[in-house]
Amino acid sequence: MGNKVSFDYSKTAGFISAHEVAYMKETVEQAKTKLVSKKGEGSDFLGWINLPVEYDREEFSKIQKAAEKIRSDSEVLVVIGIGGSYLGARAAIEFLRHGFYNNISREQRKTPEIYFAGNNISSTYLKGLIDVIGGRDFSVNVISKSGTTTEPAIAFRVFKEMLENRYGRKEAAKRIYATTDKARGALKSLASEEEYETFVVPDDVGGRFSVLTAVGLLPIAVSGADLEKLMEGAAYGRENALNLPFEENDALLYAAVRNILLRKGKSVELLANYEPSVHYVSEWWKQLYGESEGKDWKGLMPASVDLTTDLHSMGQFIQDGSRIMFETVLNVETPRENLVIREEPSDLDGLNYLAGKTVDFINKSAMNGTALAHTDGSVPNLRVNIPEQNEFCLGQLFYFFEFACGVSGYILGVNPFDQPGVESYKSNMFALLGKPGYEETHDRLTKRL
Ligand SMILES: O=P(O)(O)OC[C@H]1O[C@H](O)[C@H](O)[C@@H](O)[C@@H]1O
Repeated sequence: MGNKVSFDYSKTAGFISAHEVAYMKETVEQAKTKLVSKKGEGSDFLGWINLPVEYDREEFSKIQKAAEKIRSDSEVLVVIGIGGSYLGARAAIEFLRHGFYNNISREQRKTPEIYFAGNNISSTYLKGLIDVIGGRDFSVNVISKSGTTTEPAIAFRVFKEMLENRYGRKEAAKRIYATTDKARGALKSLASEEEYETFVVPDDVGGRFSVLTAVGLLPIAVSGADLEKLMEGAAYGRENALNLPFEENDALLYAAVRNILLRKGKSVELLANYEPSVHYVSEWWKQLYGESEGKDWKGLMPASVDLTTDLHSMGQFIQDGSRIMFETVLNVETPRENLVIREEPSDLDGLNYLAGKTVDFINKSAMNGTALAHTDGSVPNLRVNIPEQNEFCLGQLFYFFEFACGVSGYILGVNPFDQPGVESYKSNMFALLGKPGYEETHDRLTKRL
């Protein structure tokens, strides 16, 4: 199939022998069985495995309708959320839509501008966004599975007040869409009280695996992307991950290869892209792998670079610094746009040797040259080939990484579906803020500052 996302580790020959991958087969298949039989640690959070084929059709059409309403009555949509309630939607919108989505004209874009908030605690950022919205009509999609996360809750207070001041409480409520747990959490109570339209984050889908639920789908739909194709792509990724034999199963091979490299002493996986619009796929991937595997003092550290940009900043280190990493390149095979370099009569810039070549040909030459250089510098290079930046490929890509992540976590021997470490900063922050119930820690921590 010409639109299959695929994994290629053929360039790792100097670092991994064929028999090493074959030797991993049993371990990987055991991990896969543990995952799909739902008998492993964290098995209450495996709803994402069948989501592409079993998703709630009613919720899906409710999402499409809400998106239509937002498109018709809003110039701007503010999407409030953090972590798994933020990164998937942003990754998808940047990957699928115009590279300067918010800057092109409404006629060209046909959909509202989309901004993200609640993913930091910066008042400068909040005020900046308030200025950007100005007097224009806007709506808010507030997303929090737990309904209790501080960052989005703060941003929501600010934009809720702005909406209420502009439209009155009742009309404001019609512009607020809340995506949260079906029963629990402060956001759910608030939404019920104020009669916001709500969307459900299923109990058995953890935040970082929730991009194909309403969490990701509502903002993605507002941006004008095709949700059906996205789900079809994910379903195709699922078919491949569940059914292909080990030797042809890209998700399993990726899980195998990264664990082989970890066991050989690599401690960092660097996800590299050559398209700025893929940047947030890397951010999404970092949360997926970082929260799933980084525990019990184990795991590969997920990091990312945008190339060729970062070859001029991080390039030296990757080529020649501590040999702690391997690199996984996200390769968009056919770019959305492709400009041709023209011939110039004087050739003062010395670029005429490229006349008639496309910019993407130059980009791919940079990518191939870099892969060889990094390989020569002892950085094993893996590649994930993405035929095109469309919904079908993105659905596959999301599923490929999710499935590989579950399998990889079990190979590593951790529970890939919890994130206990995230709580430490939160309880310190609450204590320092003087949240009721944290009095004793407050005194202890204040002395240490
Ligand atoms: O959706 P929420 O409950 O607001 O959570 C948002 C994010 O923050 C938490 O601290 C978790 O570590 C993440 O896994 C989660 O995606």
